[in-house]
Amino acid sequence: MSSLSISTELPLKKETTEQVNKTVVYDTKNLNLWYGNNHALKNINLPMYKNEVTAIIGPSGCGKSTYIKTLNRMVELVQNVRISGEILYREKNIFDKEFRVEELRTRVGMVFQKPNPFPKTIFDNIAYGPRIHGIKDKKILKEIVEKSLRGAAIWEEVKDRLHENAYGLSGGQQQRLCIARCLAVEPDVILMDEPTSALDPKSTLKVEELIQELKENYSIIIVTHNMQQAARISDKTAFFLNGEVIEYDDTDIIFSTPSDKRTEDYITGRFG
Ligand SMILES: Nc1ncnc2c1ncn2[C@@H]1O[C@H](COP(=O)(O)OP(=O)(O)OP(=O)(O)O)[C@@H](O)[C@H]1O
Repeated sequence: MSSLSISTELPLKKETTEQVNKTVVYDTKNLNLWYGNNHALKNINLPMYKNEVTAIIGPSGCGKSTYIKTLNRMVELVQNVRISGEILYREKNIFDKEFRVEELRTRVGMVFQKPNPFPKTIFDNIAYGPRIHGIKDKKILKEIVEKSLRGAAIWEEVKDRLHENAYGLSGGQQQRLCIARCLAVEPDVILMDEPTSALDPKSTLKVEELIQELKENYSIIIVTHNMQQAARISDKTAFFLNGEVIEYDDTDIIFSTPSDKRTEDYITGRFG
């Protein structure tokens, strides 16, 4: 699988406290999005950095899912969507005519709220993406399956049942399987839309630990309703309200000394 060889050092528009010369993976500039007449995203400007976890928080309906689905252009599957502004992924505007959406789909993986394994064996769930990319060699596929399952911290639990249906796994195991399925195509970025909201506390903890490990090799953007989770696992946090980014900063600043009263009210549970 190819990896991009583009220079990724961008000058930063907005520097958070310690953010100097970090690699920008995604840079969103003046992004607006409408569903029909509903102005769902308003002038969003946000950088996202390599090997960091960026959390998107905010009350229901503020545009978190819309934003994350815009990053991989999935939102365009919805009818009557109109977008203005730019999202640069590795310095290329993903809305440019010449930009290849397939590149995004291979470089940017997504994990959804509800685990969504295919109705196939555990092995075939993981081998699915590599096979689509033309990998046929059984030995290589086996290696990818093991590496991906290990990467998602689920290998020990499933290594003796690789040829059983993935639906037989628990919810928490299915979610880690879905993360492994992402890893199998060697993504650059992993988008996660409320990945633990359907999981019990023990599975949630496992997925959170996994996210911490994965950021060594990937850049992760996570939408979460759970503020403790954002505080525990993210490096940067963006607080959305009514389609706007109210505040974006290092996570410890957002949760200790936010500069906007609305952020403070939200994180202290006054609304949302
Ligand atoms: N497919 C759609 N068609 C039309 N409007 C939509 C669609 N999806 C979302 N919206 C609207 O866009 C706005 C933002 O919704 P979005 O789902 O992005 O919010 P959210 O912050 O992710 O909410 P939640 O936390 O409840 O999932 C809302 O007003 C919502 O009604």
